[in-house]
Amino acid sequence: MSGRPKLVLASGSPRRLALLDQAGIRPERLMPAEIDETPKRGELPRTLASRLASEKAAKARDLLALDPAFKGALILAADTVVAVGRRILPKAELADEALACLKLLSGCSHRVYTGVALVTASGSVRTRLVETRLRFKRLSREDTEAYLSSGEWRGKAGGYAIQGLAGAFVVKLVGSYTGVVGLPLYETLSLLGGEGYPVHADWASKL
Ligand SMILES: Cc1cn([C@H]2C[C@H](O)[C@@H](COP(=O)(O)OP(=O)(O)OP(=O)(O)O)O2)c(=O)[nH]c1=O
Repeated sequence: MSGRPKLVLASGSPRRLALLDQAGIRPERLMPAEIDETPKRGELPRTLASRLASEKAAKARDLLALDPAFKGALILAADTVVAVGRRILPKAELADEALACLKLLSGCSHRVYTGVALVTASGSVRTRLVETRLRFKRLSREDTEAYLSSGEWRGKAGGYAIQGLAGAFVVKLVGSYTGVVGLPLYETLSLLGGEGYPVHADWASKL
């Protein structure tokens, strides 16, 4: 039996799974954790991202508590929040919401916060918070209309996905690209490595 702890990804986001795969890490189980993501009154964007990541991880821990096969497993969760100043942008589900986000982002700077939470083998939760500053070009009417018709904004924090067409809107990025997509790899691997997960184990098989 190998000493590698089992890894559970508490996420339904295909982007987070793909980012982990990019780093050569394959969780044994996916366990999306549905939680109420409504910000508290006056809650800062960075606080929200950390809190929601922790709540997702803790929810998955509670759901897995009765499964002996996952006793002592590491459970990873994340949450991404896009903000202009203190204003938290929604996860766009409707075209109107995406349009309102794009108007706020056009020609301006904004921040993307991704909280990462890891339930350790002892059941405690460790977190990291990654902040990235970005600036978008001024968006023309054609940019906005074409982007809205692409549908790529659906379900994305701030109404855009940097890994797709909206990558062409980014004039400047300071921070973590993978954090903007949804899972900052440097910080995630450092959390996992700190808990004894062998973060380089499968790299040879990526060649
Ligand atoms: C800003 C930005 C966000 N996003 C995505 C990442 C997240 O999936 C989503 C933010 O919503 P989240 O609530 O962080 O995640 P989720 O509900 O999609 O998945 P889960 O809670 O199950 O892990 O926005 C991108 O894919 N690209 C981007 O450039």
